[in-house]
Amino acid sequence: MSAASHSASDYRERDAIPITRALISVSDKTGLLDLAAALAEAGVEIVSTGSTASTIANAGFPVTEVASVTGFQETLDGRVKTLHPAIHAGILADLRLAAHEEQLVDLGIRPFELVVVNLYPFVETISSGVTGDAAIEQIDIGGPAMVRAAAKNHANVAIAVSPSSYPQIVKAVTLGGTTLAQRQRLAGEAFAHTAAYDTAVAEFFAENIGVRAQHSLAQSSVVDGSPVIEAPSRDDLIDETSTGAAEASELAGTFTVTGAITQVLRYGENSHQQAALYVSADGAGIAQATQLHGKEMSYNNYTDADAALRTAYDFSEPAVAIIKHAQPCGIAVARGAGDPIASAHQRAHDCDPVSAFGGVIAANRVVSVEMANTVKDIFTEVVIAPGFEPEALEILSAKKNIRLLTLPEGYHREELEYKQISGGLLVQTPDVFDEFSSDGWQLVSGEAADANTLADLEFAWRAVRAVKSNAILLADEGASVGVGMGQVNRVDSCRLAVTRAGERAAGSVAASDAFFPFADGAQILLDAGVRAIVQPGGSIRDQDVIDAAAAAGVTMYFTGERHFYH
Ligand SMILES: NC(=O)c1ncn([C@@H]2O[C@H](COP(=O)(O)O)[C@@H](O)[C@H]2O)c1NC=O
Repeated sequence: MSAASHSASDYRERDAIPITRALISVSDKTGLLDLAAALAEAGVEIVSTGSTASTIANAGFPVTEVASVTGFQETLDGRVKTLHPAIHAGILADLRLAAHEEQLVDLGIRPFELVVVNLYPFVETISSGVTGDAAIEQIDIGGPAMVRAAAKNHANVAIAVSPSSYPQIVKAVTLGGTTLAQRQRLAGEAFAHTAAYDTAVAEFFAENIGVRAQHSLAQSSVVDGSPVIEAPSRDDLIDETSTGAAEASELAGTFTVTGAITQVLRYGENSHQQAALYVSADGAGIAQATQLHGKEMSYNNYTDADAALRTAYDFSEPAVAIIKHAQPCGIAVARGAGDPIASAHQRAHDCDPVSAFGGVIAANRVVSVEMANTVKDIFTEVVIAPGFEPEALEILSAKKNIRLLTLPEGYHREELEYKQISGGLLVQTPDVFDEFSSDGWQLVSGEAADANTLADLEFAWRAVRAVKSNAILLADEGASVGVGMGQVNRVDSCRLAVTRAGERAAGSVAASDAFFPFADGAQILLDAGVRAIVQPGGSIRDQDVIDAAAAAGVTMYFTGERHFYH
């Protein structure tokens, strides 16, 4: 039978609904007995599953076992307990309809006005390292079925999925019932809850069973801490006639983004915009960082700190990135015999001290006392690192406004990145070097680089990926010395990089995130005296660019791979 349609006049109005019968099946027993006490006091019949029923009974409150309602013992290790018409008809009957009311009477089934369910602790289980069948067993089936049924039938039933909702239920019991508005709100929370639950399950499958990207997307509504998103099926949307990359892609299904709200931010990018931080259950990034000191993180602090981390952690040797407005003011790795992270910071700062004022600093090593002593004299918004030496923390904490954060263990880039566009999301794998090596580079002009120059070119090629396109980065001795970013033509980016580098341009190496469409941009670098250039190549005018480099006697490599960053 398909979904029935009734005319509007068939529906009787129901707003306040007194609670006479409640179904309770909870894995987390927090607050259960207070709720049971209030329901028992009000004479509400409580119907309950296995250990929920025994917890209530042991506390001395009357309870009816689900099995005595269904006439069917819980079976298959609890895989089937509430999955029975005597339960689900009691939840789903729409008593605004006389027909449903009559059918329930005929079937001898009593309706529920309240359903209280929380689900098997799937996320907690997998977070503790459990995998395989033990993890699968924690996928709740009967619970979500009841939650969704009650939420669908919110015209007649109140659904509570979290102990934080119990106080309002208790209040409603004493005030004569739940209101429609209240049941609608609870239903929204319930669907958010099951959506987040299924997302966690899908991500588990992606990570452990190799089924990638079962994510869903849609407009997020914030309900009880979880933004929930539903999307049309990919099958409805995908162009089956498309060929090539789409068919080879591991991306499929629906893309779901869920996160629990952990912080309402003071404002968004600007003071008239609302903003909040939502955290993924299994994330290990800036959203999970621990703040040790300073004012609350702002929206812009988060985006800059994320960009800074992405950059610093792109290097295996001690490295520091200083970011402003998501763009690098300086990137450097350690050099010399001194304290490595202090060296990396000093050299990153020296790239552009003017822009580093008010910047966000990420270090991929513990912040040392020596680094702290330098940073303390520079106005800095945020320092984020895997840790701080105790004395370094003390030194920096003397500055009232600086925010100091440590990264969670196991910090890593997301497996998939996404960007919201109107009406949808774009999803991609991140731009990472699986096995970075200059071995495959093609020498197209000048002498093969010596070891020192090659190391600088490799550094520049890695670092330029943190610069928004069109990106030109000049580097020397493992430190950026001039960055040209975000220009709408490559010539201006070259000018900017050279201007910022000043005298340091001469003798530096240059990296370009994409090919030079004409020789003019490259010529600016050559005129400034760069000693080598690395770029993807691939322009129809590559030969003009090669000729310009050759005429200047400058080494140039093609990598064959572009690194746009927008
Ligand atoms: N299979 C079922 O029919 C079923 N019905 C309810 N549950 C879950 O069982 C848990 C409660 O069980 P107990 O009361 O035995 O602790 C709840 O988390 C509930 O979501 C079920 N379990 C899972 O699928």
